[in-house]
Amino acid sequence: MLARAPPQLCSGAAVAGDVPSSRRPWVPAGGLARGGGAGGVRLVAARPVVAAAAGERRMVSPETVAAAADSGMTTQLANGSSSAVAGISKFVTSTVGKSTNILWHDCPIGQTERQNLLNQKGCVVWITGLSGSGKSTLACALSRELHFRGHLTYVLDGDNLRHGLNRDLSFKAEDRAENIRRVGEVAKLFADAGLICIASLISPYRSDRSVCRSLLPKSSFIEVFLNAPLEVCEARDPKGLYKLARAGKIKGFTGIDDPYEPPSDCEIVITCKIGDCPSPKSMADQVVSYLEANGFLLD
Ligand SMILES: Nc1ncnc2c1ncn2[C@@H]1O[C@H](COP(=O)(O)OS(=O)(=O)O)[C@@H](OP(=O)(O)O)[C@H]1O
Ligand SMILES: Nc1ncnc2c1ncn2[C@@H]1O[C@H](COP(=O)(O)OP(=O)(O)O)[C@@H](O)[C@H]1O
Repeated sequence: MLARAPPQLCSGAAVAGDVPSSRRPWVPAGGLARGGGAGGVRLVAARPVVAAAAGERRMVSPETVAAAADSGMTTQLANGSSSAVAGISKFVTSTVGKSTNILWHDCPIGQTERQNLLNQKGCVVWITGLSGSGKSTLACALSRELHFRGHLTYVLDGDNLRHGLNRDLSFKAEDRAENIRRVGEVAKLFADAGLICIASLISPYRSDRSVCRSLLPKSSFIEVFLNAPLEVCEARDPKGLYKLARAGKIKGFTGIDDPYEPPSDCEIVITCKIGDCPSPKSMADQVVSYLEANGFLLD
């Protein structure tokens, strides 16, 4: 429990005592250097990797720089205008995609602290399967189950996200890839926030799903294949889309005239046969058991 109001973390008013030591490997032995910001104290790296951009100083941890190097980002070391802080002579900027001269800014309260607050480990449960296989049903049943056990979840549903964030995307392969990429990035943020993020999208291509997997630490991406055969999904056809696709009124419908690549090595398979499907609750229980067994749910 916090004994006092949390610090103004990203506005430059962090206080040493508020920062858990587990997150302070880069604080110098001599303590914190006073920054030139709006009257606050800023953390400064012991082996400084600090930026001075537009009069604002920011810092990144050595781990972040190492991670950036691993991820293939282009980083630039330059002599910066950092004379306000003794011993700081370098800063790092990066080029990521079309973004040039950008810099990662770490906050002292991180995933570990948020997870401790929530008594759970942030992760992404990624549900893939044909339209009508039961992805949304499972996502909601799982969210409900976890909620009533006191765990914080958030559902990212493909259909729903196409009403907003992804409204500019079609169902062409490259737009589906961009759809999955964006949702993967959002899911990663939710997991970093400490939530159990449940993403439910057709995500028909193995390569797109594997891009999302690669965004997360090993074991925090839990791929669930809702293995319901086309016959079952088509018989359900709750939105009448299969009928339209069969009539040629929807082109490029997954399973009809567009591909679906089943996972070859996912964490959980839920199998639904003709006339024999597990109930939504029992599908959710299967995933909850996995989360429990793998240490994502703490008491
Ligand atoms: N051409 C085509 N193919 C597949 N699905 C279609 C298509 N057109 C519209 N829909 C509706 O869009 C929902 C799937 O959106 P997703 O974002 O999950 O799709 S994808 O992951 O980008 O493939 C999907 O929802 P679910 O039935 O919940 O899967 C459909 O309702
Ligand atoms: N386990 C299940 N048993 C029986 N019916 C199910 C089950 N899961 C989903 N359904 C039904 O199948 C239809 C499609 O489910 P939905 O969750 O919308 O699939 P998706 O999100 O994959 O398109 C819905 O009418 C839903 O009530």
